[in-house]
Amino acid sequence: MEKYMIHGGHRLVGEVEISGAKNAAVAILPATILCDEPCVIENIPNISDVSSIVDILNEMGAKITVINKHTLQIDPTGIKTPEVPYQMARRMRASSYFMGALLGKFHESKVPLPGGCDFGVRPIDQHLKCFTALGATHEVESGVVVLSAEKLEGAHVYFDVVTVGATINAMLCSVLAEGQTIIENAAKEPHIVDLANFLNAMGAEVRGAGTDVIKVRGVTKLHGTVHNIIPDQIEAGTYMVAAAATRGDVLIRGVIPKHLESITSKLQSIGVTVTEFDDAIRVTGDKPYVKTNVKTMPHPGFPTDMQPQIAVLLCLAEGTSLLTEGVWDNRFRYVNELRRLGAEISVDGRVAIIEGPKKFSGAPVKATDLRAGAAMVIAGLVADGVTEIEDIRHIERGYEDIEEKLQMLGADIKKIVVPDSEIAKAL
Ligand SMILES: CC(=O)N[C@H]1[C@@H](OP(=O)(O)OP(=O)(O)OC[C@H]2O[C@@H](n3ccc(=O)[nH]c3=O)[C@H](O)[C@@H]2O)O[C@H](CO)[C@@H](O)[C@@H]1O
Ligand SMILES: C=C(OP(=O)(O)O)C(=O)O
Repeated sequence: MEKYMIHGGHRLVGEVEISGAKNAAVAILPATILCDEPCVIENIPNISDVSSIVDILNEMGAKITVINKHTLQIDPTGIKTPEVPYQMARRMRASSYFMGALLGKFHESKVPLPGGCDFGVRPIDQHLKCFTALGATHEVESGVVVLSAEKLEGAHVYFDVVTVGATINAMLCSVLAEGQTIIENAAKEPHIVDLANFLNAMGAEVRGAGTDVIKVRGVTKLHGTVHNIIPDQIEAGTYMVAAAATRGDVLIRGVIPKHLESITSKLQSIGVTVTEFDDAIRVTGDKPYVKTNVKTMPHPGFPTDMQPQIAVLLCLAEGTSLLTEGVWDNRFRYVNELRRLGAEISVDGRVAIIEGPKKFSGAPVKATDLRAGAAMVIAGLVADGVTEIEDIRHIERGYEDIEEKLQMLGADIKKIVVPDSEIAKAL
């Protein structure tokens, strides 16, 4: 088993370069299936969710050529079976994007119900609503979603909730459909816009991405292109909070400051100094921090994927802060772990009541999911003494080279391998 061991108490100082966005990459890579030619995708983050998507493409018959650490050429023309194996799909939630891409291209797909972080129920009824509107039938057989359509015809789809996943699947299954699809109450996240830009670069006609109405006029085929993935809004936000929490001074480079506005604004309310540049953002923790209420919401609201990280910062702020989760039923499972480090947080349904300021002291903790794991890392950087974080596979789903990037900023973090024999002795 691998763990992170952190000796806390060092300010983060220096510069960090942000990788490509996980949540864009995991949609854009399956989207290459829709194309009749190879595509080159640049700025792909080197994380395990991407490896899982690439493994699935490879298994289905796509030819993947590694151009460099962050660039792949994907030739989907060899894909023969529109089926995703169970063991591969269960590793992550983004495997559901194969439903839209395979259905759009082959008019059929067999994709197991997705895995991913556990925040309570992660339904796909809105995805199915959209596939059905375009003419597909669906059945769930032994945990596998089987979709098929004689043909796909554009339709008017109104989502009952704002959903990133179903908005992406709606775009994927409609770009090659006959006629126009109108997606209403669409999600507006930066990765939705990035996917639309990629589809359009292949010759699709997607208009309105980034607003709540997306119109897709179906085309008959898509051609190869080169696409550069946007920077990761959440990775950037995580380093912003880490810099603030350690009272550091960090220049976060290679970002789109506009994508970070909701995070910047909350950090400023807390008392953090944030300075924006064209493609960088500087975070300095030089003032007292004060209680601030935060509610997560679909974009352009404060992202749910920053909720555990901001919780750590609110523990360091003077006063009582309310942190409300507006997207998921159960995204506070990490709170018990944070309490082990000294946090005083009570949870009532979707609201966490955070008392501060608290001093953290190091302890063994677990990464209960991806962003919860990032929060444990930030808390460990602040804590006195040693924090050991287990289950770091969750963190590695979404953060490229996190130890190296933090070490460059002056953190004392290293990955340690605990032999299985020692784990057995401890049990
Ligand atoms: C709008 C939003 O903030 N989306 C986040 C969501 O995306 P992700 O795509 O995983 O989830 P959705 O955006 O689809 O889900 C948002 C909400 O819609 C509900 N829902 C979704 C699909 C469906 O068919 N039926 C349904 O009821 C979900 O239960 C949830 O309450 O989680 C990801 C992981 O944390 C984040 O990266 C996304 O930013
Ligand atoms: C939880 C996340 O990802 P996923 O939806 O892939 O589980 C995330 O990006 O924070």
